[in-house]
Amino acid sequence: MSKILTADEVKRHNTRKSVWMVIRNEVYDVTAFIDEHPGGEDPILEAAGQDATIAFEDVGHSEDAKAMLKKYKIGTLAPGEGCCKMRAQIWRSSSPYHRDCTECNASRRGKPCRPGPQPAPSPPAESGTSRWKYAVLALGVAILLGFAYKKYTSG
Ligand code: HEM
Repeated sequence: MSKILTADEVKRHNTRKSVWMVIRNEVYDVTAFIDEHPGGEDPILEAAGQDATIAFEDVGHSEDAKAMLKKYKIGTLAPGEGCCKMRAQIWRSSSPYHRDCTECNASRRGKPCRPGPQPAPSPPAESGTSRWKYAVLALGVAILLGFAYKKYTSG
């Protein structure tokens, strides 16, 4: 079954014992493919635990090679875990695979991939119970003030 995975989980699988890689936001476990790769084991081991999108596409893999990916797919990166967290490399403006990155500011093309400004987290919506708490507190204060005023005016 396909899982939603984080960049940190992928990065941990970076040795011959277990090789995961990301290609276009999909995560592949290619451990069993190390010895079968027609391009040799080196390119696979070099991409272990990393985003191999550019490496994979730059080689000009055949349609057959692309179809093989299905067999090794184990999951998809969670939203926000792709571009900025996986790709430490420099963006290539000529690469079509980074053009649709929604996590980086497009103007950063050609510069190291870094997260763009994040929207400020919205405060948690006030729950009904906490509104009641304030109302009861205000009522208590009003009653106390009332008593204090009465005592003060009655001498
Ligand atoms: C799961 C991932 C991968 C699969 C399924 C895969 C599959 C294949 C296949 C089937 C070929 C034979 C040629 C072809 O049909 O295109 C091949 C060749 C090759 N692959 Fe991969 N590959 C993968 C990942 C990578 C990565 C990450 C690199 C990194 C650079 C790489 C580099 C190469 C190279 C250099 C060749 C030899 C190309 C040639 O002799 O012309 N592969 N691969």
